Amino acid sequence: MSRIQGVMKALKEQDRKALIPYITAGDPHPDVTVDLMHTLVSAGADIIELGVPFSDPMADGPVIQLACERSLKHGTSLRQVIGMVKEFRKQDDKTPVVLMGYLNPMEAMGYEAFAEAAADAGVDGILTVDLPPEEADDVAPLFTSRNLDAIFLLAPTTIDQRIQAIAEHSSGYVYYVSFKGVTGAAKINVDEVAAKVAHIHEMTALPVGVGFGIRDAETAAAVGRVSDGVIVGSVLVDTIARNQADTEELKRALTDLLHPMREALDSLAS
Ligand SMILES: O=P(O)(O)OC[C@@H](O)[C@@H](O)c1c[nH]c2ccccc12
Repeated sequence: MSRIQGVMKALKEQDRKALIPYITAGDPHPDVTVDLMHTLVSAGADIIELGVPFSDPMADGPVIQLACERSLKHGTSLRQVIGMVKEFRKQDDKTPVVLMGYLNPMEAMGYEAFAEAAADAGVDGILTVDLPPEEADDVAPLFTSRNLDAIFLLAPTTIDQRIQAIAEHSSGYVYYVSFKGVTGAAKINVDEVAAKVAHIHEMTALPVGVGFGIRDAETAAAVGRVSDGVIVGSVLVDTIARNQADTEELKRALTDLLHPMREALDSLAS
């Protein structure tokens, strides 16, 4: 069983929901990412989604676009990001790390070399934003054969046939994007999400995590109630942007955001 599968199973047995924060690797500076990852765990993260900075992040809104720019300004490379996970693993061998990224850097490194290096560093899952399911046939097995879970996005517009195909290539969990748009927007409709996640649950036994538009503990709990976990990105990344100068202050600010979400999610458990 993979680390992600282990965490998801344990949460389910406890009737708890996964809290999955996202940060962009190398933001605000490559030297602080590992420290921030540990901070997220202390504040209640079950899984970390670590973004690989990319120059043209089409699925991202301005907040994460700027995070990519801040990171790339320091020359953060995919190999360096993998190195950060290796560093993180020296002190934490429990918390799963999902690398989230666009195909271009992975393709440039070579999918096989990338999969090999990621697995070796202690990465647990790969979320490729722009990998069409048609191509997943070739790429996903490179990940899964190394015990890396392949995580794919499902959107409100994804038709059943495609949900089926994507679920078949997925492991660990599937990521339901709560609305059509880019990261960081605030237009989540919990009733719609509930209906869609219920439908996805009928089609696959995989846990369903929901992301896009979750900015506070109340929304996290509302979405957690109807899913298996929540992914929270832009509100954290925005906090990074506003506290770049002082790492200790930044860690406090991230904790102040994430910890109430943890508590709100745990208050759902009977
Ligand atoms: O930023 P939001 O609205 O909180 O959504 C999570 C999201 O940031 C994270 O999962 C993510 C960052 N970049 C992405 C690109 C595509 C899908 C998901 C993502």
